[in-house]
Amino acid sequence: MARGQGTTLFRICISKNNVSRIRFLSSNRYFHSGRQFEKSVWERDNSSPTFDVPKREFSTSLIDLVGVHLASKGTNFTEFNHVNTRLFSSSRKKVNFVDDGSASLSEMELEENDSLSSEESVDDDGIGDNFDGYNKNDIFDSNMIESEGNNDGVNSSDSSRFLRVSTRDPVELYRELSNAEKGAKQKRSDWEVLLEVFRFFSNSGWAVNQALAIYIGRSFFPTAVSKFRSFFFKKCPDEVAKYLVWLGPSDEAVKFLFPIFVEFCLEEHPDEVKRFKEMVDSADLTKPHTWFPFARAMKRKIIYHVGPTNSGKTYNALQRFMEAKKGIYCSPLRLLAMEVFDKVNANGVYCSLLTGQEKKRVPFSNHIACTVEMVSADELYDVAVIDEIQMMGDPYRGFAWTRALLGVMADEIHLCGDPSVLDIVRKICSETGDELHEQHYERFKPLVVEAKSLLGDLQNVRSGDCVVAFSRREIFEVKLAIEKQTNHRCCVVYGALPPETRRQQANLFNDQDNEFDVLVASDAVGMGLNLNIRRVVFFNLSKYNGDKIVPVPASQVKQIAGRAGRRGSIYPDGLTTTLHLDDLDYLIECLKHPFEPVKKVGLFPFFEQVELFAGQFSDVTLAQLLEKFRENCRLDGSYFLCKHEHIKKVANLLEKVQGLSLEDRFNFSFAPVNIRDPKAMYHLLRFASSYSENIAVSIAMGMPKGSAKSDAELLDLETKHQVLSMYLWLSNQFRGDFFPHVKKAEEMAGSIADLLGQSLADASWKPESRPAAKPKPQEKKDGYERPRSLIKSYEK
Ligand SMILES: Nc1ncnc2c1ncn2[C@@H]1O[C@H](COP(=O)(O)OP(=O)(O)OP(=O)(O)O)[C@@H](O)[C@H]1O
Repeated sequence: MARGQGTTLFRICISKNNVSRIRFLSSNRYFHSGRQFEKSVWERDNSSPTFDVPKREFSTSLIDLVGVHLASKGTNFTEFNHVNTRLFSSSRKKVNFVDDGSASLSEMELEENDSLSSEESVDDDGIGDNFDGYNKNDIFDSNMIESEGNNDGVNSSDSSRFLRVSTRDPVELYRELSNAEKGAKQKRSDWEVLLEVFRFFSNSGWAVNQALAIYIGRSFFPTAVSKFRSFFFKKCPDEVAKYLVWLGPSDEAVKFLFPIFVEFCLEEHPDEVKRFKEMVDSADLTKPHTWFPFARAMKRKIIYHVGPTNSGKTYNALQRFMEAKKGIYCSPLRLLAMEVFDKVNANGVYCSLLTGQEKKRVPFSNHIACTVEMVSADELYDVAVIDEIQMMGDPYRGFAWTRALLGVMADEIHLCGDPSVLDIVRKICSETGDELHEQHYERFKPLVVEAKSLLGDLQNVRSGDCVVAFSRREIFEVKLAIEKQTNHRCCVVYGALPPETRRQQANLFNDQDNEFDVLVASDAVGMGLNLNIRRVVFFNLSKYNGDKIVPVPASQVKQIAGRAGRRGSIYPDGLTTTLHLDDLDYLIECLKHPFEPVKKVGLFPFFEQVELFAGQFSDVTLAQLLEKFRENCRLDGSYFLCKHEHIKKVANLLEKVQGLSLEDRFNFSFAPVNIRDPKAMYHLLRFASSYSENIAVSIAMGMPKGSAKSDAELLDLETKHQVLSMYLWLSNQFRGDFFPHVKKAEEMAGSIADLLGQSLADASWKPESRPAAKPKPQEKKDGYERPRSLIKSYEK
């Protein structure tokens, strides 16, 4: 298959066996038909400006060009489906484009048209009050006295003239303007009103959005308006000017001018329009379900197990998984993939394990437990399970769930999760043609809130409690305090710990025959671990979101609180409360809060899409490319582009490395690295440098001598494990011969995970922060960062 066949072409990259590696090539015609464009909404999520083109509300001569009959003049454009088929071949003016996507006229044209004298102002809208080589005196008649006319007073001859102007076909009107030798002179006051009208036009969000529909980009829009204004003032007949003056700076004026503006741009700036169209087309993420033609060729049955935590969703889905001849389980975490791998094998069903870091092939296995990013879209399965499906809405990783749902080839797909993405899954199924069944669940036993709280005193902690805090520092402070003030010993779970260590800590906590009977954990406890928790106590209910301290979202509070009480454990009844009475209202509020429907789910371009887009530019870094992609990508209304600041950060770091292909850079940028850990970043840089020089990548890191005796040593162990984990991840992404020390890395990682476990059991030091860690969020008192009441900020 080759490009340019006028149809979407796919090939699946067999060497890299996962959904994220599906290759696709698309012809513009397929992806960008006018019809599709009409229905789709160009959008961005909150982090990016809106790119919203609901429908066209104007007509242009394009309609004549493509032979679509226009029933009424100057009216609605919504029936017009073929705007993209216009040819953009004629080039009347030489336009140079700068890399940032804005257009600049060549110097000669600037002299001719755009130069502003020193007295001339440029307004906020970027449009000066003077026009291209045009003398004010030509457009207003200084001899006319102000009182001669009254803008507000409209006599009957005016109104019939205005009616005539307002109903004119904008195409004809544009032609007339274009052919006119000279426009009518205007008196000064009218001229000033006209300036205001154009300023209003330039600042109109509606016009900016509508302009996008004919591929006039935001960056070019002000220039285009400026040129249009000059053109208009040079050519404008008196009655049109008068009509505009009468309308004044208003939406009506904008709507009147817009179709004429469109004609002007298409005639005068076809190159700019074409260039922007090509750029937008190459950043097209609309209709993602069409990226997976093999899955689309199937009639899949989708069973959505909808319910809160501890309601048996995953259990039931896994039963079907184990009964199937061939199945895949897609997990949000390595930890959970490992749990399922162990559990399924223990039940006598051979199952392999596949995560970014490890491939454990069990002989004769037809089942696989993998992390969601690794799900294969080129294998046929009888049953697939996608766990925690609500993570489709995750701002960073959501795209992996979206791809899995759209792309996995299984006759039966079980989705497990809360109801927040139910509506969107329904919508997706109606697009894909899959058959959707919903199974609703309730918690086995209701979760009970303890109204008393711990009254701010950690001495009230009891056996079987899990105290949840949202930073590493707080976790260690709480552990230290509990162990000092009570006879309890604490296990610890937080995100930066390797899955093996988290499991080891969970086992220590679950085991009733030791002194470790309290768990202190971060939100990492919310998923993946089998824990015997009697009561979840929130140390606080705010957390740092990478930017500022925010209340923990209700859905997350529910997920974490829901870990208390587990069917089959020694604590089947679950309790939850807060350390401080102040936070209790917020907790109750969260638990009562219905699951909010997620409106949009995540997407991220495949490398091939980024590569296609890269063809529009020369000399941009990967980070700049991703930023441009973000600015220009087109998405359907149900999708957002996942956040990727961390990827850009890594990409920027790797700019120092010469000789990496764009694909290598792209893949390296996805490496699992803590971007706030300079040591880990240093090692990633080193790995990439060796790789780019065709040198086998060494681990170059010694084994620690023993378990950590201080927080700094613990941090060092965490970093070391992360570096090894990164090495293993890279060895699965790139050719194995570049990463010859996989075995050694695995052994070292295993030993460090054990050391971390030992260190945590003994940890009794004050926590330190990593360099460049987050600013201290709250006032300190009694050695703790005290939670503030969140109910108010929640209400806000
Ligand atoms: N029918 C059953 N028989 C025996 N045990 C069950 C059954 N259903 C669920 N369980 C057990 O109940 C616990 C909770 O079930 P499960 O993990 O499926 O819940 P869930 O709704 O998926 O919650 P979460 O999202 O927290 O995992 C598990 O320990 C599971 O083994």
